[in-house]
Amino acid sequence: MFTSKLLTLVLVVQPGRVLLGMKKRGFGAGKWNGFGGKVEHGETIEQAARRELLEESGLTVDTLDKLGNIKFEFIGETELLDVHIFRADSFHGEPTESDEMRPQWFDCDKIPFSQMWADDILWFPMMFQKKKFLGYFKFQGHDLIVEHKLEEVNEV
Ligand SMILES: Cc1cc(-c2ccco2)c2oc(N)nc2c1
Repeated sequence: MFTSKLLTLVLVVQPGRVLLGMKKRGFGAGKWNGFGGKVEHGETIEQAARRELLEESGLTVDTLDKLGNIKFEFIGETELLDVHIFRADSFHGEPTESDEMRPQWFDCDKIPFSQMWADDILWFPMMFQKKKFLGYFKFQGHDLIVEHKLEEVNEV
């Protein structure tokens, strides 16, 4: 019997580069990632994505494109993480370090996948091509994928 936790993840993409944040504490600390977090009671997934992006990076966006949904299972744990992934191609503000994240731009051909979640190298190419996708990843610990599925879809 699994429960699931809704999470958001936003990738801000500009021609030739993507904004990532170094997670400074908590879940995923020490990894570069997009910006996101929990969906609170009373907010939509998109509202949560916008809130977490602002809190973690100082940025607001006009348009969020919903590109993916990945469910993560950790061996030995009964809570699935249900991550809703968005892309933004324009933004307002200046990337600003927060308590949670230290933002940095990366060239799309120099993404630090060795310092990111192991699933990223598999779905980032789809995100960059604006392909919609659904995925499932089973982790042993926080670094080893023991099983996964990833498919392009028409609707997320
Ligand atoms: C297990 C897991 C969780 C997340 C996450 C936490 C908050 C938002 O997403 C990931 O993000 C990425 N890129 N891989 C991830 C794996």
